[in-house]
Amino acid sequence: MTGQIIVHPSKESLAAASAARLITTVIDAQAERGEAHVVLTGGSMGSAILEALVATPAAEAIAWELVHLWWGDERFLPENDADRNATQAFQAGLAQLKRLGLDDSTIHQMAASDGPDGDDIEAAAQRYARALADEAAEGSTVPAFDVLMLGVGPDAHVASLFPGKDTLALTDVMTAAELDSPKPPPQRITLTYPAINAARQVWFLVSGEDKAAAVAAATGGASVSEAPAAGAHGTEATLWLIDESAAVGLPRGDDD
Ligand SMILES: O=C(O)C(O)[C@@H](O)[C@H](O)[C@H](O)COP(=O)(O)O
Repeated sequence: MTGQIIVHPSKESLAAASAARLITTVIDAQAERGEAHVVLTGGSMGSAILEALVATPAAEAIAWELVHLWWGDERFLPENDADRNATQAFQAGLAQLKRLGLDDSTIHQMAASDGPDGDDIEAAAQRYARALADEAAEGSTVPAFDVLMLGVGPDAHVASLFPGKDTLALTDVMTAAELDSPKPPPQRITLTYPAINAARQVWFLVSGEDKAAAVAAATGGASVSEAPAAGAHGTEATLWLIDESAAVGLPRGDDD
């Protein structure tokens, strides 16, 4: 099952509509379960959705003190490095959300390369697995994330799961180190498929014609090894939230 494809007219409307969708999904999750767990993505769409979120007055309707934020992957760089996904997320909107009640204690960053494990990336990956387990329901190793967002690369990678890599085959660990990423920087920490696929909803956020082939492959039956996005899905919903330029490779009729 590839999921549902929803095409928006532009990157701006994609970001705004996805932010609105995130707000209502989090409000619904909190109504049902009290707290909510959201996994952020890095990359340009990760920033775009946070920028759109903080520009939406409805964001105030969320009980931010009961929101846990996680990352699907992180670039293994020093704290506050401008290329860290967390740094970019703070710049794009997390700093403002703290004024709405979001607390540092529930912003679960992956360790930096000058953090508690130093440059030991394997230890840093394991540290994140422990943080996930600490917030998981009894008997689970990760929270059942309410929403897990994923940007998609032109090679159809998601998080830091890249085509042809050994990390794609991991089934018994929730996090992994990638030491040789084709997208810089080379060292990254990533969630694995079993962690990603524990999410209730997985949302792919994709803009741009350079991603059109990746979208077509991942939704059109390509193997996970060729198109890692094909291996990610939610237990309740899998949504491809894309703009028209990212949809140009889809068969006619799929984007109605
Ligand atoms: O660290 C990262 O870069 C990512 O988390 C990565 O998986 C990203 O989401 C995609 O490469 C899409 O990135 P863009 O939206 O910038 O194309």
